[in-house]
Amino acid sequence: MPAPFNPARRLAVNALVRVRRGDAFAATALDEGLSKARLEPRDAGLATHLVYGVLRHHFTLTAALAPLLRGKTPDKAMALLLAGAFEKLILGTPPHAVVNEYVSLAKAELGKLSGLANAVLRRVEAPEVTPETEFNLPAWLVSEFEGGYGEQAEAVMRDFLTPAPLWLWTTDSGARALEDEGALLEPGVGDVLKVVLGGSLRASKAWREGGVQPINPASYAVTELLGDVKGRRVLDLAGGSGVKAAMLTARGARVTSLDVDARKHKAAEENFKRLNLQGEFRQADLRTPPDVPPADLVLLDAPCTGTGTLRAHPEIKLRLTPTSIAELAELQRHMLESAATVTSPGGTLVYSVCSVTDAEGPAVVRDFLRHHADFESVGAHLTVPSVQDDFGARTLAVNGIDGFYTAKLRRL
Ligand SMILES: C[S@@+](CC[C@H](N)C(=O)[O-])C[C@H]1O[C@@H](n2cnc3c(N)ncnc32)[C@H](O)[C@@H]1O
Repeated sequence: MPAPFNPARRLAVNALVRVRRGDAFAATALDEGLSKARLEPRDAGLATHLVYGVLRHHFTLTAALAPLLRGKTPDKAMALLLAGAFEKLILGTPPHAVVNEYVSLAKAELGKLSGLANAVLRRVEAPEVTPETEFNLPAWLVSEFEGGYGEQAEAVMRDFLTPAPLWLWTTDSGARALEDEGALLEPGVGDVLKVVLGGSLRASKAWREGGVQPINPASYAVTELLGDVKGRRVLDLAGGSGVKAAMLTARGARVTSLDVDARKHKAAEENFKRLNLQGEFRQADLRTPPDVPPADLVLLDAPCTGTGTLRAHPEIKLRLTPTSIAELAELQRHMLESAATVTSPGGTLVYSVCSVTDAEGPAVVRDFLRHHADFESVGAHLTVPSVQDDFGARTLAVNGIDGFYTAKLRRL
């Protein structure tokens, strides 16, 4: 009979195969795997930790494995070796336990390639330290972080290698329901708390009753730049699945949310229903000006590379190229032009991206202001720590906070 292994590791390896091939985001691959496997909470936690851990440390792990591999390693064998190497080199699991577990798993999953797991995982060791293996980013992206954060870049890049906390916006009754279920609530930023929860958030009473909404404090802080929104009309451009729209509506705004993707709006509508909120959702391609009346308060949370969210979405860095940054910057420019057309004179236009690259943030705003004498930057004073520049601010992405670039513009 083959030796047993923890099914969490099999689930993690299968999820990693999908994510590395580009077939699914980590969260989706894990959710789908976990919903079928029905693991104990502890094992579900291990599977999650392995998938995200491998993706966060991908550059170190591939550099460690490279000298031990010849030719093309099949996808599943590679995912298994990455998970084994992560446990041995990063988590510090005792080497004999790593080899036993992963060789048993390899016998079940890899057939005649199982000998590879034994040979490689016994020998794998930490690779030479280079900027790529130290920060687990391609060298060109290390330069982007250094450009954006200067002396604080190293702290940001290291923080991105740690697990993402669970940040939740809560109502008073939502916070009480979480505490009743044994959750630990730590102060976060404003209405967003850092929560340690034993079980699944979606299975909690607080979730079902609409008392909580996951959101990173940096993302919440962007919504606060619009000021007091109570009773006021807000255009939420590129509103997507409506997380920022929900936060604005909860503070009393009347939000019209526009996005090109109707599926995201369907998700937004369902989430609004859960939160007992009402909003208006319209489909629009914002590369051209939308057909809606102008508003005093406009938010453009533009599509971006997501380099400020690598802690929670480490798979992004596996595929990112300088070309994708340039393409998105071009789209952001067009969308900011469209946003300007629906900002009333005297009104406020907040631009934001969850990316730390210069091209998607300061450069977009700088170019816009150069061509728009009718707009001025009024400074982005955020409720989270941030680094200011001439046009806006970049949130300081440490202690679990995401990296956003945002600027608050006023139409003269
Ligand atoms: C950063 S996400 C928005 C997240 C959202 N504001 C929230 O807080 O949940 C960017 C959004 O831009 C949308 N988008 C991309 N291209 C677009 C286009 N040409 N016109 C309108 N929306 C677009 C995407 O569908 C995506 O939902």
